[in-house]
Amino acid sequence: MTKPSASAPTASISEASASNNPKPSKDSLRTFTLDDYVVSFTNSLLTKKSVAASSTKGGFQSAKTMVKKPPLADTTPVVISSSSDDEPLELVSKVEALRLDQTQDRISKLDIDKPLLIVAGAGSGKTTTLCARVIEIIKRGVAPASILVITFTNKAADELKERIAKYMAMTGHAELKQMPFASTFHSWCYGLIMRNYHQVGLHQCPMVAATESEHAAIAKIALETIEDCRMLVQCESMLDIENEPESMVFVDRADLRWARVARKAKEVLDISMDNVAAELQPLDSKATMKGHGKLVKKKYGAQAVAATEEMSTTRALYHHIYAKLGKQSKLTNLADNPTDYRHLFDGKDIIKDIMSFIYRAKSRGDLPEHYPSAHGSVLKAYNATLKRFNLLDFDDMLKLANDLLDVSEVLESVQAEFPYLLVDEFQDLNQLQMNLVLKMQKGIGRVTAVGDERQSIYAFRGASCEHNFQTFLDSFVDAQVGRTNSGDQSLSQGAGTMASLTQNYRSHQSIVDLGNIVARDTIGDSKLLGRLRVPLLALPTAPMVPVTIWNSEDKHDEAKSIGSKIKELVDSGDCIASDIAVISRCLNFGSFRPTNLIEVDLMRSGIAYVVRGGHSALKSKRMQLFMALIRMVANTDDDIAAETCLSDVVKSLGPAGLRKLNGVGGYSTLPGGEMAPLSLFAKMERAVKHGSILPRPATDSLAAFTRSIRGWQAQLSTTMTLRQLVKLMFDEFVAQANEDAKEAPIWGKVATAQGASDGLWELVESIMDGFIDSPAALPPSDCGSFAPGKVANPNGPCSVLLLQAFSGQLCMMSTSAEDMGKVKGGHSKNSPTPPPAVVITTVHQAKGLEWKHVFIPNFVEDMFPMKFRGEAKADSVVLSPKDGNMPRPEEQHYREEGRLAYVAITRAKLGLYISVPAKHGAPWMERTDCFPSRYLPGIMCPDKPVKKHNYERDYYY
Ligand SMILES: Nc1ncnc2c1ncn2[C@@H]1O[C@H](COP(=O)(O)OP(=O)(O)OP(=O)(O)O)[C@@H](O)[C@H]1O
Repeated sequence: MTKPSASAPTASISEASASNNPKPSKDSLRTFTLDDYVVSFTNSLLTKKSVAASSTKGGFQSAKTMVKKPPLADTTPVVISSSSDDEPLELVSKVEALRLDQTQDRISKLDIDKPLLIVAGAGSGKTTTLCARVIEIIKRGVAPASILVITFTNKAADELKERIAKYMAMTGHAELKQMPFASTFHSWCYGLIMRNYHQVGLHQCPMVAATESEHAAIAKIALETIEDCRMLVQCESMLDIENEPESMVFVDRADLRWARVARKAKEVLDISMDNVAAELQPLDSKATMKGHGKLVKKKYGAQAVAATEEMSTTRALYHHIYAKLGKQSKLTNLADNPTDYRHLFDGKDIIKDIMSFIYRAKSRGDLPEHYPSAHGSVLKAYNATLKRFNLLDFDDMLKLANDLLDVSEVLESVQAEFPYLLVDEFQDLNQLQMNLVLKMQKGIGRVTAVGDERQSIYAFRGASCEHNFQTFLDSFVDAQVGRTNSGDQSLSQGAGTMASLTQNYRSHQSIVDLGNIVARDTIGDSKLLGRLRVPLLALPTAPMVPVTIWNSEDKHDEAKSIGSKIKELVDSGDCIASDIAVISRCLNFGSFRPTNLIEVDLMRSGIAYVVRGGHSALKSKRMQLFMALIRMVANTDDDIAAETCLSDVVKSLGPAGLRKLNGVGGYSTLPGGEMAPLSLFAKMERAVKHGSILPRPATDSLAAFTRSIRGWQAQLSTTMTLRQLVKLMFDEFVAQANEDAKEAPIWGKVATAQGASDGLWELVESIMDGFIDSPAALPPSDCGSFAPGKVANPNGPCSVLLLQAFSGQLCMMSTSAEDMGKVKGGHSKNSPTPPPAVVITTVHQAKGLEWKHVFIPNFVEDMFPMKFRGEAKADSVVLSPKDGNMPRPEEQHYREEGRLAYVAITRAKLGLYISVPAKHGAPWMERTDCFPSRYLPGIMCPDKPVKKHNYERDYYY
């Protein structure tokens, strides 16, 4: 992935070492020399030393004596320079040179028509080499539009495009009109589906169900289609009220719900309420009831009062159910008559459990028949429900694209369109993605894959890096396999060489060494990974700078130490705030936010910071609602979108209205001729037409809503363009919200005028710009078989398919959108541009990035690594036949945590500061002693709790 630090201009050690510039101005681009770093960093260390010397109990060596004057780099940077002598000066000064050492240069130039696997550690220039290879392919006369580069996130795709554009400009290709197509797997697959869905018997292009809440809604509907599950689902939703914090629920409401739960439980379990009540001590409900009885009557009417009368027994029953069931396995026991299905429900939340099973199974391309009957039928029902609403989830998208590639006509057109394929982050591919690569390149073998098994951190999504590397080597028998370090010994696979970059250009020796040590234990006994792995080397020119380990008393001390060190670094002028990152294992640990106190400290010191990795505005409720509206316009049979609109838009309907609406009967004919129950939208229209099914306000709300949808639909295939139509919808969405602020709430609270317009259109529009500029994301001009180049005109009249395609892109962007955060603190209120800010983020979000100084808080057992919590479930994990001899889940967990530690450590260029508090930060563990993380080998005794005294030590590995 691309790395430019999220910071202002800085240079990596290597860049600096390659420069002979005298000390330049601080603001200019890439102007620090290594000497600058050494001197300024040494100064900062010396400052620290004087502060820390009194409290340091050893190990803190004089940085000055340790810093060696760097010899000249022994790598020979090859600069792919402009072929044009009279390159405009402005361009040259803006564009960074593509620095390649001899190894990277040779690898990028290996036979472009043969498969190539590049295996390399962190900071060794994988992304750099990938870009160089793309340029090499273009230089050899291949049209850029014939090259597909697959990355894992939209952000990585954008950065890659930017880097390639710069490099192309540098090499005199600026006049090229086309760019290689850089995309995520999902975006590319959706484009393929849009153009070819009819090839696999679909009558209309499926749309994307992107959010977890939509998946959960689908799962719920799916489960209710399975007779045996229905009861359990109903019980789960009844019993789920336990999760509502009592203080948040009005007591009368709670009582009503209890009454309902108990009645339902009685119905389901056939437990005699009287028997149960007699068994148990009646609770104090009568007294409580008297207190709020009037309120209940006023609010809910006579029926509610009747319900509350049951309370003395129902409350007892409620408690009895919980006492009997226990919190963990309530539903297992609840099903008195056990069936297969109860095994699905041994967790706290049925739908969550079901979804984690479904995600896991689908990410591996497993079919229902791979599983025991209950699991298999749940998977089948889930897929059938998606199909019923013409929806795809993310794994379906990969699966359907795989199916399409089995159609020879489709495969031929894909291979003709993109004969060259490059895949970044190869270690993170799941089985379906791997299959896509194999199919796309079948019989061609012009594929370049770049990966690092040490950075494989998505096993939980079904990635298996060993399997990926092995499959690549097995499938592309003439893969270029070789090792270019230490005398070019070849791994002698096939005809060529597999490239392994071993030179780390990012970090200094101690960081690289610590990374190597941590990575050592993450391979397990994999022979292949052992063979592929070569320890990373720091540049010999890198300064000898220690890794700093803090031993603080508790979270308060930790925050103070980190805050004051950051302040010291910024004040020293050695770096600006955006050169610094705090990388936490997670940003939310239950209700505990591990970086909270650090934020407070930074705020107090007036240092700006930004938290990245939360939910982006694209994932907000407002956006989800707007996306659901677009989907409704494209397909009114999409009940999942309709439900989102109903719950959020048509507020005045209420639960009773919703029940009535659902009760509207009838059938409709699907495009394929099949009969299906009326869609929710059709029911809404019927209710409006009938007029008396629902109360007046609800009918009016629905009328306004259905009118809007039909009105927007009427604009399809007129003269209106996609941009105009989406803008029209957005404006009316906002206007309606404005209206609702005064009138009856039709659009609901989420779409308040201020909220709906708060920068959301800019986001939508920027996605629209990207979509319109990507021919590979556009649908065909007609629905016939796709021929490259014959895409719909995104600026012409907007068709349903174009709207669907855009909606798909919007879903994908919103799902992988990462919150870039808002800069806080730093006294920036009056400044038009936010000041440089310290980045606070998670390891997953930090992947692919680099900073001059990195702080890792909470580096203790149970926080980093996270505790393995699967013991209870380990035995009940459903294995598919593909699991074979997988290591135990616990072993896999700690290996993945080790790789996460490796990623965090290797983001640092110069300063790495690891904090090891003596007491846990989470409120429920505050009294618990911490044990040092197992990823601090040789530094702290792993068996002894961290000592309480507050000191720091510097380590040279
Ligand atoms: N030959 C080189 N000379 C100087 N600097 C280089 C060279 N190759 C790469 N770099 C620099 O090293 C840093 C890491 O490069 P890059 O991002 O390509 O590595 P990577 O292997 O993709 O990293 P990671 O996997 O850790 O994200 C960048 O700052 C890049 O500019």
